[in-house]
Amino acid sequence: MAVIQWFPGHMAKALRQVKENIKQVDIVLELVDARLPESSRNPQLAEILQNKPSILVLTKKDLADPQATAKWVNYYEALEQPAIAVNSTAGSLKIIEEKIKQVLANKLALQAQKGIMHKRIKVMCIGIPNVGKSTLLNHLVKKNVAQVGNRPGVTKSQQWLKAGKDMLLLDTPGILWPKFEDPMIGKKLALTGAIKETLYAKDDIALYLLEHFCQYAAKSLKERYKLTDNELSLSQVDLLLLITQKSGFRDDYDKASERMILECRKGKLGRYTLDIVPESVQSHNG
Ligand SMILES: Nc1nc2c(ncn2[C@@H]2O[C@H](COP(=O)(O)OP(=O)(O)OP(=O)(O)O)[C@@H](O)[C@H]2O)c(=O)[nH]1
Repeated sequence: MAVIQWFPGHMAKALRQVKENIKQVDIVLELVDARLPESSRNPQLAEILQNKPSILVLTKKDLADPQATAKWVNYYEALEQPAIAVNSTAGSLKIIEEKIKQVLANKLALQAQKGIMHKRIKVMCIGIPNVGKSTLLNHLVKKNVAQVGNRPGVTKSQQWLKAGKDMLLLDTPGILWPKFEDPMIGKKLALTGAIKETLYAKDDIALYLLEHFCQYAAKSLKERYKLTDNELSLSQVDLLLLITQKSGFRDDYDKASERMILECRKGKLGRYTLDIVPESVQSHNG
């Protein structure tokens, strides 16, 4: 099966910019996709962040399995990594402002003691392409300033934005890393929309989708594509061909794959989480 691989030059440049700006900011919002919190976390960033205060923001929580999201937030908090889950397209994001102030409480108290009262908190927002950086920033700024698009790579350069009277926000282009140690990571990122579609074979990703849903959410698959229990037990390749026919695409399984991937991204197959919280920590947290 194909392994997804690339490292466009603009991502190397964006990573350099993050390294340069990190000293200027008080805190980093590291955005990950709630459906795959670990697989959408760029391992290069951990090295760059080091001791900088940061909050892991699990975006698109409305598309993820709510129980799994609660477990992931507990998991990170247990590791002393502040974490919060949001839906940036609806509701208030005040919880993010509150979380920022909570994480920086000591620093802000110290500034107040020194009589520094109205210094804006500088916040840098980082994450992989299409994770929802611009949507979240627009919401925090309450104006449509950062460009939003439902395809990876819409944000091309960095910009500072004022959010209320307390914060300055820095948007950055989405950054992926040069090599996925585990090929499953590439598939998860492709399925959820972080990778340009010219870089992967749609049928590969549709087969991964079928594998995941047959194992963890067979009911949703059954309902969406009107499958019988017997059909569900077919091999994934046969199942893909069957869904292709049932969807009226005859033998064009590429078209059927594309549609299944899009439906899955939009939540038509229900809410799902592709990354599983490590068992030991789940039991540790109850
Ligand atoms: N359902 C849902 N969709 C979201 C959420 N946040 C962002 N989106 C959608 O995800 C897509 C990508 O959002 P952007 O804000 O453009 O993502 P980005 O990280 O700035 O993307 P790049 O510019 O590629 O780095 C858009 O279609 C958004 O509407 C969320 O919390 N829930």
